[in-house]
Amino acid sequence: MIELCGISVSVERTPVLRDLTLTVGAGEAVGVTGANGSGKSTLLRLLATLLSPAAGTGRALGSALGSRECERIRPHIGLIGHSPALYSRLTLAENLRFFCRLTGVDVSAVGAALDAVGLGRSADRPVDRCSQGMQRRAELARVILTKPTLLLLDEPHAGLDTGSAGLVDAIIDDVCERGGAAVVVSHDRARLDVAVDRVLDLRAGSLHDALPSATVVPGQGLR
Ligand SMILES: Nc1ncnc2c1ncn2[C@@H]1O[C@H](COP(=O)(O)OP(=O)(O)OP(=O)(O)O)[C@@H](O)[C@H]1O
Repeated sequence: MIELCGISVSVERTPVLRDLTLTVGAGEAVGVTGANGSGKSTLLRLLATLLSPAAGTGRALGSALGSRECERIRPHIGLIGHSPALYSRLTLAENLRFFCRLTGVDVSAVGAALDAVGLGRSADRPVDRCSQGMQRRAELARVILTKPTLLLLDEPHAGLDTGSAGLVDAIIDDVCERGGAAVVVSHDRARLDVAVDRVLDLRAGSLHDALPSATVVPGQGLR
């Protein structure tokens, strides 16, 4: 699904990713943690084919990153970034019908997708009158509808209530069960440990195995 070898990416001429290597197989969900500014969102943008590598070789869903082959895989990539990618003047249902038409999905599935994320009663509400959490859930509905093969999530649990956070995990599981893959960026290590198969730490521009989560033993502090 993903194969990155010796990848470097610069943003505004500043090197962000350096000699980065990553392999993600079919059915696998990988979590990425790292300090603010370490390059996690940049890595997702690279995988979403929105940035090109300055050096190294990378493939996603079989296409070479930074090449024209990427046009072929874009419909199969689902990205939920920091800010909701929704048209603020359109209603939730209008937004989802728009994405369905872009990706060739039957628009009659929109109602069920909104129900699945608990937004069935808000279908006709314009996005600019929805809370941030509702907008996040609408993005999850978009992913439910478009069924991406490669799912890229940036802080997907942020701003969601406990029930909706479980939805994120279910969507990741669905992608993996269909033979796809997911890369999930999060500062919430406890949630990541539940949602993904392994966690990597982005440090000094490249990925390293993350240390096991710290466990607190009463009376003994951190172990
Ligand atoms: N538009 C931009 N112009 C210049 N530098 C940028 C731009 N966008 C990002 N950067 C720089 O690229 C680096 C990586 O940013 P990125 O957003 O990928 O980090 P991150 O690990 O996702 O951070 P956070 O945890 O805060 O979301 C940062 O040092 C940031 O300052």
